[in-house]
Amino acid sequence: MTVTVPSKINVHLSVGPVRDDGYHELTTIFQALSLTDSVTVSAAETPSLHVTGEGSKIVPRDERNLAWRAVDVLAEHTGRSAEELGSVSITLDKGIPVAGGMAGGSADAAGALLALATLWKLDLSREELTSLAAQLGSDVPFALHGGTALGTGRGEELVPVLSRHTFHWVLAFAQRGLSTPRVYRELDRLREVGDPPPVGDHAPLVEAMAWGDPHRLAELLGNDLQAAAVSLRPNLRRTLRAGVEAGALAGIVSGSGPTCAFLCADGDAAVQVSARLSGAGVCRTVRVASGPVPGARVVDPDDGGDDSPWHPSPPQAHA
Ligand SMILES: C[C@@](CO)(OP(=O)(O)O)[C@H](O)COP(=O)(O)OP(=O)(O)OC[C@H]1O[C@@H](n2ccc(N)nc2=O)[C@H](O)[C@@H]1O
Ligand SMILES: Nc1ncnc2c1ncn2[C@@H]1O[C@H](COP(=O)(O)OP(=O)(O)O)[C@@H](O)[C@H]1O
Repeated sequence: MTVTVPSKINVHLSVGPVRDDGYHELTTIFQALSLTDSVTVSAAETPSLHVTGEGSKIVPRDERNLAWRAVDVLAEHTGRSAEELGSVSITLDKGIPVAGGMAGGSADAAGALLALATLWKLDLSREELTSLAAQLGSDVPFALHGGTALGTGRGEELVPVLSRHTFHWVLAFAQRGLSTPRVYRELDRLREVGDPPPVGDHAPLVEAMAWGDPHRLAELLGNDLQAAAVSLRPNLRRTLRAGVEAGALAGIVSGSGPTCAFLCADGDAAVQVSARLSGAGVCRTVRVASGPVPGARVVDPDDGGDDSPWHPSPPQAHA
């Protein structure tokens, strides 16, 4: 049973004050991108977790792994032990950079939830899966959902956003990842000592999405965590500049970083920007991706299509 799951970028990320539970109140527009992880689960004699692909060496193989934790969360929800449901072997094939601000761990958690629910033939509603996803992390519901969505609360409350058009992105992966809690703490610190200008209202960006005009969208990209990520990794400034010099319409730090995402005019421009950026020596590696794409989906080995019992909403869903 294999599920593919998209990465995400936050085309708009407005971070509010810290709440009593330690999370920050967010208003964010997520977009799911064609850079994916795949999660394969199968019945096994003993439980195991294997990781291959991008950054696999540094991914935890134990209960710290979000895909592993998905097994326990799902078992607890059904009221049966993981042993009763049957031991599973999980394989993660990673395309999403680890600790890169593109929600790779969240993607694996969402993929594992859907794959296990399918393997164990659990008849779960979309609402049930989404609520289990939120227990695993703030970004996990969006990895199930996909498309383009407005996220509020700590990012887990989602409303689909109209986005009929495909946008083309170039992604610059950094040498080392950044810790999400550390970046949020750095933003709190910057706000105590100064006044980093906050991103504006998300309404104009939602409109630009609906129009499908990348030039308009480029002017409106904004991320409150960018100042914090750049403060912790000043060389991101060079990367952001290099992407625009390479021909991108605009660049932004993805989520808590350090991946930088560059919006391009079209698919051909993205290929050109990626080639130029690769030669600029400002990042570890460069990838081209497009969005929006659907959320977690079961891969049918016969036709590569979707035979999932749970169908996420299509990317062009309406607000
Ligand atoms: C910043 C964002 C933007 O989409 O993504 P990434 O850059 O990590 O991919 C998210 O807010 C990351 O979501 P996720 O990685 O699921 O975070 P969680 O596991 O729920 O929380 C990890 C830690 O991040 C901080 N956190 C997370 C979400 C939030 N709204 N406020 C926070 O302050 C808290 O310190 C929390 O303990
Ligand atoms: N399946 C997983 N894949 C990647 N990282 C994971 C996974 N499960 C847990 N982690 C941990 O989560 C941290 C954040 O990783 P990730 O979700 O890739 O990045 P981000 O939160 O920046 O989007 C990593 O440092 C890693 O230790």
